[in-house]
Amino acid sequence: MAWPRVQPEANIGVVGHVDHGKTTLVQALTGIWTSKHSEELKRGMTIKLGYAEANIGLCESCKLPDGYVTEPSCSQCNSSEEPKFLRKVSFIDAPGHEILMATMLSGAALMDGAILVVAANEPFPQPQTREHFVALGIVDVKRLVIVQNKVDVVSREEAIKQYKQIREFLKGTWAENAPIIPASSLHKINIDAVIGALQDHIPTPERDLSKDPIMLIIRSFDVNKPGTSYDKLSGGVIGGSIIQGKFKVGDEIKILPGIRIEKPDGKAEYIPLYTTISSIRFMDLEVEEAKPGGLVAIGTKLDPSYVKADNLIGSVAVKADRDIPVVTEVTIENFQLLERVVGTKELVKVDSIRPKESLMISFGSATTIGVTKSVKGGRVEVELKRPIVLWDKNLRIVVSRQIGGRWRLIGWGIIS
Ligand SMILES: Nc1nc2c(ncn2[C@@H]2O[C@H](COP(=O)(O)OP(=O)(O)OP(=O)(O)O)[C@@H](O)[C@H]2O)c(=O)[nH]1
Ligand SMILES: [Mg+2]
Ligand SMILES: [Mg+2]
Ligand SMILES: [Zn+2]
Repeated sequence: MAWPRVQPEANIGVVGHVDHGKTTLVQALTGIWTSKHSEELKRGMTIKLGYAEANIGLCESCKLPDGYVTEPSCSQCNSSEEPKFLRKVSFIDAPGHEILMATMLSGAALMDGAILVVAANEPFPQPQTREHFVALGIVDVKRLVIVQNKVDVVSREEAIKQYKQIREFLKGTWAENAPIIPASSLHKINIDAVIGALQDHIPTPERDLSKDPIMLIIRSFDVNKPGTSYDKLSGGVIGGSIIQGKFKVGDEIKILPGIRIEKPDGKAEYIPLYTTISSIRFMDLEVEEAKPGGLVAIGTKLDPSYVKADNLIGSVAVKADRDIPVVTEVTIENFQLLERVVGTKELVKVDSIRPKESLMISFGSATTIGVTKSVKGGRVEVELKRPIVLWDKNLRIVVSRQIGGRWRLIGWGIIS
């Protein structure tokens, strides 16, 4: 019986230091090379969030973990029995380059769990290995699998030595029991054990489908070919992840904070975009209704010029009749400052937050500059350059500071 064509039900992030093999691992798992943009191909690095999906199945004629497959056939034992379909998942491939921490954080908002890729042939931990690990803890992505990648280029002793260092690093942290799977993504070695670890450690979370639907937007694009005649234009498309509830074709939605307009007095204002869902797709699968899990592309009746070149990144889509606060000032309660800056080679001490300081605020899939208005103990009031959408109560906000010309993670808090 052919495997079912369904939407992905869980989003798994793939994070870790630059060039440790995240994109190669996603390719080994899904057959898709996620870095598609010309700039990425030219520089051999991931710049935008990459995305790919994989079906996961289990060949019951094989012993575990050999039996985990991503195709409805088993090359291990060539049994005629079709492997059992288990679930479909999506991978969000984050950039590892230190200047792209904001992109990694906007992706982290969509992750149900993550793979931390560690290259076996480099000293452990590298700066973004540490910074991504800390970021996952802050945004509460607490289901982790570690892949010790590139074991094909180190000796067994070196791999075991680094394995012990990784175990030591995890000790006493939220990821103390995370599995560490040695693999070679390039030569597709031990990928079945990686899949087995995903099955055991990153289960599909319970979803409350009765809640009001919320979609965090991380892409937006105009799908019309240049020169398309007016009457043939397709509406703008928004890409992202539904974090609760369900959307269906025909729903009236609004996108917040919406688009920025300059008022006559020169001040900027954001106006919500109201539209109707005209289509819903997960890569090549068209559906009438979408639940949480996977990166969904929602076709709308919006003027395509509103969605050009990802300019709706960080926006939130909700039902049109919902009353959701959109704020330009926030009070961060219980602000926690990191001891040390974790994204630089040396672990420099983090100075406390000062009034009138410009910081980078990451919230959901949104990133904006914020200037501190007041700092009293663990309570920080921040004025935001771009409004954020408070889709729920007690949401986490991540704060970064410019250090050495780069935005570095320095702390987080809860929006009261
Ligand atoms: N020998 C070996 N090389 C690998 C392996 N995995 C990845 N590589 C190589 O490492 C380099 C970086 O791989 P990528 O997958 O682009 O790494 P990345 O983590 O996605 O890099 P960024 O997106 O720029 O952070 C490429 O030359 C890969 O071919 C592996 O398992 N073994
Ligand atoms: Mg690279
Ligand atoms: Mg990459
Ligand atoms: Zn088999």
